[in-house]
Amino acid sequence: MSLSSLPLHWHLPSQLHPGPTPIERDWLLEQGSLTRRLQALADGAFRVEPLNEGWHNLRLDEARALGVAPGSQGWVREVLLRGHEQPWVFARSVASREALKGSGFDLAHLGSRSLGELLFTSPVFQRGPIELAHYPADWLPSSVRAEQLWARRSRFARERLSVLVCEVFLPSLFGQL
Ligand SMILES: C=C(O[C@@H]1C=C(C(=O)O)C=C[C@H]1O)C(=O)O
Repeated sequence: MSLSSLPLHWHLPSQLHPGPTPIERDWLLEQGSLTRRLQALADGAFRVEPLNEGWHNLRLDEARALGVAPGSQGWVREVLLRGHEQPWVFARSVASREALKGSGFDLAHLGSRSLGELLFTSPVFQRGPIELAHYPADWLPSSVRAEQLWARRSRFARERLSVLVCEVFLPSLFGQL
């Protein structure tokens, strides 16, 4: 079974005991734009570094979260969010090809602009519950690969379009706090 078909299980924060530390929870459960919070922490020395973008078969947990058939195609955007050039967050955001078609949501041409600029401006997306998991190290870029890193995901929905955003918090962020 390839890693991408692993059924990664996500949990609501209340289902995790002992779960993340208080400092980790403060970031994992941030309800506002993560970009804005990281920009403030970096005092502006913040950037979005696109790593991989393109049409791919969605992972099983992604397809389930987006309500599409396993193996459906979607646009995948993987980035590093850097503060003072340190990799603070790895993010993987996906949307199904079907839902993107005709949505006018230009996920594919964001480049180094933050996805948050689209999701946290009008017309506003509705954000679903935040779920947590330990992110498989093999799914991380080799430059930031580590075991047992906490990740969160939530679904942003507007009309027929849903964007599933997954953010993995890297050691250099917590080392900065
Ligand atoms: C959803 C947001 O957008 C951030 C920016 C991302 C990107 O540019 O790909 C991905 C995940 C988020 O951390 C946010 O700012 O909260």
